[in-house]
Amino acid sequence: MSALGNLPAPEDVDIVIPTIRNLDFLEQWRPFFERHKLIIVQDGDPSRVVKIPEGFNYELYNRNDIERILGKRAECISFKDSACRCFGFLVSKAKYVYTIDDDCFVAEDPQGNKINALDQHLRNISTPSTPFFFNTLYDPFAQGSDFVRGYPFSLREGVETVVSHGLWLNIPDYDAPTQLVKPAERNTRYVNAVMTVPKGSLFPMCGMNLTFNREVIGPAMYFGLMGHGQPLGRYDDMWAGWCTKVICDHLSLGVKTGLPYIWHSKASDPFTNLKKEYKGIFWQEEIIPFFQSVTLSDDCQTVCDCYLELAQKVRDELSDLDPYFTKLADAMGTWIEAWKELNPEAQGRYPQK
Ligand SMILES: O=c1ccn([C@@H]2O[C@H](COP(=O)(O)OP(=O)(O)O[C@H]3O[C@@H](CO)[C@H](O)[C@H]3O)[C@@H](O)[C@H]2O)c(=O)[nH]1
Ligand SMILES: [Mn+2]
Repeated sequence: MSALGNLPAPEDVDIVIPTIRNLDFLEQWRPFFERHKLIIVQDGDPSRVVKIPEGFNYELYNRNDIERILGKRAECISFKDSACRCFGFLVSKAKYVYTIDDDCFVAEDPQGNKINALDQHLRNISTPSTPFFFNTLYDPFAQGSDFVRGYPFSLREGVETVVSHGLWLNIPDYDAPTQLVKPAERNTRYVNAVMTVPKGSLFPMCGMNLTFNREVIGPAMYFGLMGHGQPLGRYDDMWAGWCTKVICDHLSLGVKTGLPYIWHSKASDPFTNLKKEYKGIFWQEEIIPFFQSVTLSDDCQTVCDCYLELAQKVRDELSDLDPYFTKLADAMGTWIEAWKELNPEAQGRYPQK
């Protein structure tokens, strides 16, 4: 089946970029980005001037803006960590968000064509996902693909896709221990596939090259408390991905991963990364079984309801691991308060079925 959904209009897609750098990388993306609104979340020193190339339609928010807009609730938005990007999800009014890091450039496919990553994401998210039964020819809705023999016809309608997770050529998104033992490793493998993450399976969601339906799953895309004053870093996107996937499974919503690739240019310092992520490396051995065991009650009416129920379970079941998780559960609740105040129209509906 090659049903390619109608792609969203430019005004329906905002691009969220967290930054401690300048944004020269946008020059490479200009053909693909300039019809979209950029939401730039400037981290670190708010007095620093961020250089933004001419000709882009953007909103720029620094820490002073975050505190002005959220007041006391600003405490749920991380400082000095890329997790601050989720503030951009809060203030966007677009149906879809694409978030990308400022050291990610336009990649080329094996034929040497420049990859319009945003276009591929929108194709992914505009066609259904197949979480209940794995299609061995990958995404059946991609051009030139279909369901294979033996695939139940009763499952071929699929479900609404709300997350499209892209990958990276050159510097792969490795954790610090892997970076340390394989400092020279570069990802040169271009795998031409998009697939649905099956129901019941979690996955390590990277925030570097990610698109999602903000109106539906936005409330779950809280990039948890990291950075300044926190015992953890580089688990912001992972936390959001685990919460999102549990809620997507509960609501029969779809998550796809694979194409598009971007070219990730900067390897962050593995020693700094080790300091940020080391607690997460052993905590996640308890966190993952927690998320794998979570069941959400049927009376949750929206993603917000699901998220608040999940936050309570975090508070009840992970606080013995470390008091941090009580703080994180509280921050999850604050996030939803801020979301409801700024986005009353986007509570994350149940699928209309
Ligand atoms: O304190 C900070 C640090 C960075 N940023 C911005 O966030 C992204 C990612 O930063 P960077 O490319 O330096 O780090 P990576 O290790 O490559 O990032 C990967 O780890 C995840 C961290 O959670 C991230 O999602 C992955 O891409 C850049 O845009 C920096 O400018 C920041 O805002 N504040
Ligand atoms: Mn990077």
